[in-house]
Amino acid sequence: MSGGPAAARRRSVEQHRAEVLSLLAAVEHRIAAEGAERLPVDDPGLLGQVTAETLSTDGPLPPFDNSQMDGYAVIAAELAAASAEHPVRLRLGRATAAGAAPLAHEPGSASPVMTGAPLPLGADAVVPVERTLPPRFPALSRAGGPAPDRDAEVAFAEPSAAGRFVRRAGEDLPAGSPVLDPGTRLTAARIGLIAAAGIAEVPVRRSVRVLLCSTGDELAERSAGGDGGSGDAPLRAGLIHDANTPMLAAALRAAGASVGTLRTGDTPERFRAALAEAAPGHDLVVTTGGISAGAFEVVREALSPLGVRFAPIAMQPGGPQGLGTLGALAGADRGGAVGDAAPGGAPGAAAAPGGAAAGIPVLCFPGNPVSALVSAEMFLLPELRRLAGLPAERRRERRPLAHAVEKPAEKHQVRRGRIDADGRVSLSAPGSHLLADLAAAELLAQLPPGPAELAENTPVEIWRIDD
Ligand SMILES: Nc1nc2c(c(=O)[nH]1)N[C@H]1C(S)=C(S)[C@@H](COP(=O)(O)OP(=O)(O)OC[C@H]3O[C@@H](n4cnc5c(N)ncnc54)[C@H](O)[C@@H]3O)O[C@H]1N2
Ligand code: MOO
Repeated sequence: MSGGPAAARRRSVEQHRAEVLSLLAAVEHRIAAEGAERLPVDDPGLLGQVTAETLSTDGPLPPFDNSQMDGYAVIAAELAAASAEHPVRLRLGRATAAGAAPLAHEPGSASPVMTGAPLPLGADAVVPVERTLPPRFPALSRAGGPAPDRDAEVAFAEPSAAGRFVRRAGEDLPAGSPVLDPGTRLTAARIGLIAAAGIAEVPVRRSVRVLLCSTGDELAERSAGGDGGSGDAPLRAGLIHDANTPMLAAALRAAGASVGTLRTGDTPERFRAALAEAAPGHDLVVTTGGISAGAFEVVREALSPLGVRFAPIAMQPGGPQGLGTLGALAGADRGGAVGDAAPGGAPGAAAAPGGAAAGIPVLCFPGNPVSALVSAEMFLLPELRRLAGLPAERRRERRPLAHAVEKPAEKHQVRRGRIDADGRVSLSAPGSHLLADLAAAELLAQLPPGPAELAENTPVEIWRIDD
């Protein structure tokens, strides 16, 4: 299936997305079937993890009625007639500090109560100390006994209302209600809520493990002094630096995945051998490069005999695409088709039926960097973000074009661009090697199949990629 003449028969973006999603459903099932890992609530690795189960607590939050202010617990009705001219005087009661058990409130008294301390039983409001006379506490007994000055009084120059400055039990979270739903990404505040609810261990699901493979004999070694060189060393003619591995690894990690990487050249046997060794333990393999119509297409040559399907879709960039599972790869391993594959370190690879890589889904993206990242944005990253409890979709808007645009009528074109001062969208050139334009882009404009010319001011859907 090379590019072929039958552009009209190419699958649409929607068809390809549906196929990718059904492939990735297996990943979700596999992770769910593994069950939750339980991490202590103070584990430093908890931030950013996703809950695997409903978290619930029996008790309410706050667990008891308590004071919102340092002040006096009172019966609000006793202050009904209070005014500046005729303050109401109440005798000084016993004090409750935070951490103390609730005391009984005596009618006709004002019980000192500190922020977070249980509301004395029988009181129904708290008056902040600075709104009383005198506006500060006298000497008090911390142990809840009578104040040293047993004749002391507190004056109130304004009425209060039942419930004023009282934090009711269950006001934050009623008893028995779920604390967090499954699939919730843990932020600092959510970790705080879990801790406040008294949950000591948090069931989390593990991240999707992606093996990212970049292929191509033209990719220079990154280590200094390697083949072609990098850093200060000049790049040998014909070689380029590998942009896709760091770029896609960053994109996958930002979408919540954990990423292993593999770089190989253009020899199909070596690629398969390296893959057979590296793939076990991953949920998904993503490749870039080696899939279009050339004479030396390593990924296509290595994987299409094993059942991975390569068929271009009606999209630009990102036309060439492949997808399937690695089940057949393990079969080939056992048949010895992988050359020197025999990965000593892959536990169970020989014993398990189908091999340790069996059933791992694989997505093959084109090698051009813009094509590779656009493919990920269109087909993979939203689903990874969903699995990671992140908002799946990019922020979408409709904005008018700042200029006329030409595009292939039969293709869904994804153009990179920026928003002008007047709010209209300016697009950069369509070339899928133009990485600097992609790096400067604020948006991906989605131009579906349709007219080959879009006039200035035509409204187009954009996905914001600048956050
Ligand atoms: N005769 C045809 N030629 C091409 C077609 C076609 O339909 N007929 N499709 C073109 C399109 S569209 C694309 S996209 C590319 C896809 O090619 P491959 O996926 O096979 O990728 P490669 O040929 O290996 O590489 C393409 C391009 O990208 C560079 N590259 C590859 N890997 C990296 C990397 N890790 N970092 C940076 N750059 C990378 C590579 O050097 C090439 O320049 O095929 C068109 N050809
Ligand atoms: O489809 Mo290719 O991905 O245009 O550059």
